[in-house]
Amino acid sequence: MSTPVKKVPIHLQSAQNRLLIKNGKIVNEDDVLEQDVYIEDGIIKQLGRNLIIPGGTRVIDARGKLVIPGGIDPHTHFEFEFMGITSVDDFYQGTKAAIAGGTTMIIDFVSPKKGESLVDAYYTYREKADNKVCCDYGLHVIIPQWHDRVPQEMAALCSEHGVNSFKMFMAYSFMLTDSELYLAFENCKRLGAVAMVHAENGAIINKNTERLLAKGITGPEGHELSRSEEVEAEAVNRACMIANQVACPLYVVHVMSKSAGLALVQARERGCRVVGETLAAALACDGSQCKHPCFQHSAGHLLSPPLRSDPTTPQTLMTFLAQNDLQLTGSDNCTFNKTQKELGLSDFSKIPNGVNGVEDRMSVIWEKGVHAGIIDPCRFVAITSTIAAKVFNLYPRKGCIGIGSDADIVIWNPNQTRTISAKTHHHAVDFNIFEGMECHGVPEYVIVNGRVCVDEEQLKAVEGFGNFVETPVFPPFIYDIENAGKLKPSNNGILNDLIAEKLAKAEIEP
Ligand SMILES: C[C@@H](CNC(N)=O)C(=O)O
Ligand SMILES: [Zn+2]
Ligand SMILES: [Zn+2]
Ligand SMILES: [Zn+2]
Repeated sequence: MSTPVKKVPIHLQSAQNRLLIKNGKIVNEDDVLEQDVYIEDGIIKQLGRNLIIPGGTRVIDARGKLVIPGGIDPHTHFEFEFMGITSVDDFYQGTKAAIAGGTTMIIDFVSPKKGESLVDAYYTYREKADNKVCCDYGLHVIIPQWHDRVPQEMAALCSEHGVNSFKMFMAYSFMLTDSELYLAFENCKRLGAVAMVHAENGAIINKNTERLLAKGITGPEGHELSRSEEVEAEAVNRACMIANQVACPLYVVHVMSKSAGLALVQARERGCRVVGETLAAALACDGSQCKHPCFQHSAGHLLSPPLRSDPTTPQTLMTFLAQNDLQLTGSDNCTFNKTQKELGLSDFSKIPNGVNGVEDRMSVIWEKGVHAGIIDPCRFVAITSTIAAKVFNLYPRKGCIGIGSDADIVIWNPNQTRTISAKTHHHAVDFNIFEGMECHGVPEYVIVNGRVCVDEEQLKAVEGFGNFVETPVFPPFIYDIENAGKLKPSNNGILNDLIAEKLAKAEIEP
């Protein structure tokens, strides 16, 4: 597999060539080091104190700050054609917002139309993204239907186009049947690809939606009513069971509820190899937002699976992350403006599903996790960067501060706060689900492939500076037996007791 040639324009090369980060505290997923970082040509070349460096090197003093791997967001939908419209954050604006918040790589989803070749759709996405992205990016591919050409198209994407992950849906108009999921997982296993699943029971959602609309429940509050926690949890359990039948490791995207988290843990305890992702939205917001009298507010918080009405859900999901019951976080950034959301003004099933998160994920998780005392900085790095790099076989090139790694680095001020608002965010969308939220944890510098793209909190992202990054098949974290053991929960106790204990410790009412 050829590593992409960096296409840094000549006028940019000297500006990003040499950089020294001094006096900071390096935080990786597994250790904290009081060392300086020397960067040249976009790569980390030296770590240590009193480094010998060439003249003309820019020096950044990181005293009192943390030096962390740039965030990796494994779940975005930029320029996503969905429900007849296109999400408003494109690959330029979306990656610019990502960098502003401390994320230096995203992985988006190629969304083929039914009947379209997966490979053709991949090329369409490459043409959309390559000249717009401000940071490196990868691509998953959605399988919207199953037919006999799909296996060879999956094989071509893995062997010739640097794709190692496929997403199957169990809901929406492009859901697969159980036997189609079986075939999809079987092929992922054969290829050494990461099988990703949107786990909700689509058939039940459709029946519930019909019934709710017939009873005149048309507002956004109908959304969660149509797809309760057990409708998600049942699908998580079923997806794990089907994948286990063909010994295929599974990645469950956007785990949004306690029930789904518990279903995933119980599947793992039965021997299923499963990785769980949750979202910044689920870690900071709950379903009460979708009952807000203002339509823009309630529809603005609408995504699937929905934010849950149980107010202990955000802390419980953070505790699942602390206990390694869930492994990583994404944003599922899929943004639609007020006018687009109003397509569902008289019918909640027509409200385009999706929320923001790619800019605010890092600060939200620092606030709700580290500042709240539920996770430590090392675990923060793991769930926002390192584990995504390992799952998609990018580690240690990405996801750590190490010699030879890409210089995707954030100088993080844990004590500074910022208040999130649509008035100041860098998204194209006119709404922010975290509006007004004050977060500890601010990126003061964000370095993308060695280039300072946030400089003393000033955003200097460069359109087209990012590269497509191939993700190789057979990631050891997922496919090596000994590594898979790490997916077992870090505890074997009764989960609820542990949750209660953690919540008590973090002074949170259960
Ligand atoms: C369609 C896409 C984004 N929208 C959402 N999660 O509601 C997804 O399901 O991940
Ligand atoms: Zn989904
Ligand atoms: Zn409002
Ligand atoms: Zn998504």
